[in-house]
Amino acid sequence: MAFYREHYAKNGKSMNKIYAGVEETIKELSKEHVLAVGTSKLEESARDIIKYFDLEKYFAFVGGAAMDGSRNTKAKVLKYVLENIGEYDSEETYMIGDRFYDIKGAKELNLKSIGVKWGYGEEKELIDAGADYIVNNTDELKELVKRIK
Ligand SMILES: O=C(O)COP(=O)(O)O
Repeated sequence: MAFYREHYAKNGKSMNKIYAGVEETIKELSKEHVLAVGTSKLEESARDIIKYFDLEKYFAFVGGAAMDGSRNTKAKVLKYVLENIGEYDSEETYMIGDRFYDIKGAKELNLKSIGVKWGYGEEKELIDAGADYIVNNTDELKELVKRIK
């Protein structure tokens, strides 16, 4: 398991909230999996938010959009994150995301994907984008990860 996208709202780190169960899920999954963040947010902002919530120790790498406008698609961000993680097996690497572009980005890089229903996206967009799995909540996510590992 190599990817974990961030699940925070916008507008300043102190105004962000972590969705119920996500912090505990990150902690649990990080015990047996390599977790990383691939976000369309500016990398610097994403790192600030993750640090604010004291979660940086759970992620092998946090990658986001660059200030200079490069890495302006999810696929570009994911490629960059994978390069920074090093060796990975695409059969065992999952992108977890709430929007169609997370799923499409994963596909472009031949990664599997898990769509989550607690974020900003609708189930339909995750299905239409071709998510390999869709989960309703963090308990289902943890169960799924145990099942597919
Ligand atoms: O904050 C955004 O605009 C999108 O962020 P995401 O790529 O982590 O979904």
